[in-house]
Amino acid sequence: RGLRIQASAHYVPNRVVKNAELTQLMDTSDEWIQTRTGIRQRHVVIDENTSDLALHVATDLLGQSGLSAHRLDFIIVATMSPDYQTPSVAAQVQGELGATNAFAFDINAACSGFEYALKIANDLINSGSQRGIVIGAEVLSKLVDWHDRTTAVLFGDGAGGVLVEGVESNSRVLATDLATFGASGQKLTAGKMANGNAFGANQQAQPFFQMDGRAIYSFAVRQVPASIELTVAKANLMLADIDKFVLHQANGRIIERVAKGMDIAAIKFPTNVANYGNTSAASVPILFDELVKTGQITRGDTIALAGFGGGLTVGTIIIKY
Ligand SMILES: O=C(O)C1CCN(c2ccc(-c3cc(CO)ccc3Cl)cn2)CC1
Repeated sequence: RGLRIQASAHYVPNRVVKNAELTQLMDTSDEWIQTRTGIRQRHVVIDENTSDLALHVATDLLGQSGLSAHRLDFIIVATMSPDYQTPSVAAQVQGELGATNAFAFDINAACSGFEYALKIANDLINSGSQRGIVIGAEVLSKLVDWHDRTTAVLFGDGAGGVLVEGVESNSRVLATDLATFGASGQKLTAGKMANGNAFGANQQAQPFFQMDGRAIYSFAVRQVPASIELTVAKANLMLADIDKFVLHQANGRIIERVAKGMDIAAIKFPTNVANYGNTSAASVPILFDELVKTGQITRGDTIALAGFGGGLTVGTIIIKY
């Protein structure tokens, strides 16, 4: 008995912003963005927020499975961009679905959030929960300074997720590796609230992304292969046993660097960063769902999901789909 992914879904807001449109807001170019990041466009919200994106995914998952919301035991949303501090996005989704038997909570591991959440779901199922929904959902466009060309060109909005269930089958989580490097956390920050109160306090709000791009780049190129290789070893597998590597879609060149560094063909590292930009915790489930829906991932495949970014964090999960 193990965790089986019963359905997958994704949702992005309708408003597409192509690179050329950004050149009207800041000093950048389509050519620079494409060559340095692989991004051609991103989706941004107009009147939706993170819980709306997550609810679309949850509703789609229930629709695909034919299950009533009452059958859900838990709802976990990985996000660094919730509508509120409280209620959580997961609680908002639980309320809108009427999933009255589900406990619901958000987790924040930034771009590794979906892997952290899926590992937690696996532990819940291995300790008695039967069924739940795991979603990565982000509206990063509210955390971006749209005049800062070093960050504004990188990020987008979106959500993706899976319905998981404990069943007797070959589908299961084979191994995981979650790692955090908090001492380097200041390399990538966003959404700092002021600490003011009636008695003083002096920290200013810092709402927008600030990133030491070079530091994150070298962190990823080093720690992502290390995490994948550790998880493959934990699963008693070889790298060649992995059919697809579904990596956080932060930057096309970083994914190329990781694949090359591991001496693995680029075909095993599919990308869709061109279409969505970096959607943090949503990027892996969005890509995973696209690969399933287009038949590039099929039942019986061995898949490695790997997230990396804010925290700093890394998270790898190997699943037999
Ligand atoms: O080429 C250049 O000058 C620049 C060099 C720096 N770049 C970067 C650097 C880091 C990231 C990134 C971000 C996150 C946050 O979710 C997570 C993971 C990563 Cl690897 C994305 N792009 C852009 C092009």
